[in-house]
Amino acid sequence: MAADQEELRYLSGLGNSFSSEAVAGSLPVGQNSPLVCPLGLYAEQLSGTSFTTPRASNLRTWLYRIKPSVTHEPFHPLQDKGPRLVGEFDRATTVATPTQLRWRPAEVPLDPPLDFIDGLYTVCGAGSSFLRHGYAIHMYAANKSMDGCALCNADGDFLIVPQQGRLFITTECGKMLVSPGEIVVIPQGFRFAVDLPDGPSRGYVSEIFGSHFQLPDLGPIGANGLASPRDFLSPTAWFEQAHRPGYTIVHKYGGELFAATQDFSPFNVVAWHGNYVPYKYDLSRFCPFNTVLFDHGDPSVNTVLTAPTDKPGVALLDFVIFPPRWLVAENTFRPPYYHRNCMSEFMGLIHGIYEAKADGFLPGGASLHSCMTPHGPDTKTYEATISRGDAANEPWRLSGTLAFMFESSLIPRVCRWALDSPCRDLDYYQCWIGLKSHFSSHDNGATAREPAAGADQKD
Ligand SMILES: O=C(O)Cc1cc(O)ccc1O
Ligand SMILES: [Fe+2]
Repeated sequence: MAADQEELRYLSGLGNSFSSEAVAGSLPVGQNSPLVCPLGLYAEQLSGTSFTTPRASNLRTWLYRIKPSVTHEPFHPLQDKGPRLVGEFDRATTVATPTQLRWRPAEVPLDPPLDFIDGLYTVCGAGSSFLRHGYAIHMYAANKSMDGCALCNADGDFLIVPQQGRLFITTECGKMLVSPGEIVVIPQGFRFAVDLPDGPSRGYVSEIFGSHFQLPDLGPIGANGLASPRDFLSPTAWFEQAHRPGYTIVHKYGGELFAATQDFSPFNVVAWHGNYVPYKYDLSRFCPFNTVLFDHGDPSVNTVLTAPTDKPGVALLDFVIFPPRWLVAENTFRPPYYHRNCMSEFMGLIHGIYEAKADGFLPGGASLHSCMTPHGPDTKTYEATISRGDAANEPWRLSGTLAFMFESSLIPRVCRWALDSPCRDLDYYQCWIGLKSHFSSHDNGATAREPAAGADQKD
């Protein structure tokens, strides 16, 4: 059966303590480390937080497997995979630039064969995986399934946003099929393999060092809204017992790749239990909240997941989406406002047109507006918006679009290849140069907020 035709079962909920058995009776009852585990399995704990992290945020899973992960030949550096990936962002590896950056989408090459590991490139990031504080933003363009190898990212959690092509991901906890419009989180340390059922595929990845994603607090919104915990899906236990001579574990460690061989599949976990698990989420399940009278709200209201720092309200990385929704504000400039932000904003587009950019920001492309770098709607969007007249007050459904932002409090440094890339839009600044002065010292009163024509005036 083709990988993507398999019937997959998922466990629903984010932050739950799950348990899953591929064979009935394979999970020890009442303890984690029996002298001999059921069915002769080995017990192995995967810790995603320090042992002593407070209970509310402590993450770990117990894996019951045919052979333990340690059963492999020594690691050796994978030189031929080159310095495409960065785990420490400093002057030696990357460049500082406040310039507004934008990239056109890269075509996925059909040749040479590139799997998810070969096709993964760091675009920018900050901090250090070694110091457990920072993040990296990568993009991938791959044309073949991983074969006889698995990736283990020792550096951080991957949040993967497929833009073209589904990802069929086998993990130590089981299998997941992830389509464009969905996201998947593979936490630090999990071994996983990516198959491409649709062939050429591309997308975006944010990686966080030293923190994990969680749902944002809802504050005055209340107990419901935005992303709901039950819409996050984790895999169920699945294993293979095959003898696999020369199977390679590619280990990303400090941004560098190492390889070790073993003679069996790492997907040999017959049962597991715990709260440290991979999960996926369908972005169409997001329940947006928005302005219902006037003004453009801040994009934080569209946060799907946040990775916190120690400072309350200051994210290491927020994953924010701009989904289809109704725009109903009165006397309001509805696209994003012009702004400068102490946070840095990397954006991608999954499909459609982004509300702030009439041209030039394309599905599979990207933009980066770093700390305090001015940005906002392009000239065409501004002029079209202010010339809508009375129609500007009509309810308007923003449809067929899905953009997202990785927003961080740490200032990114950019990889040299990304600055020199043929996909870089060197004329990006031009999209604002045409913004002209509409200033007139004789105010015509147009700034007063008035109820929309036909609206109930009793209030
Ligand atoms: O810059 C952007 O396009 C992202 C963004 C969107 C929005 O609605 C408000 C602020 C913001 O930074
Ligand atoms: Fe912005």
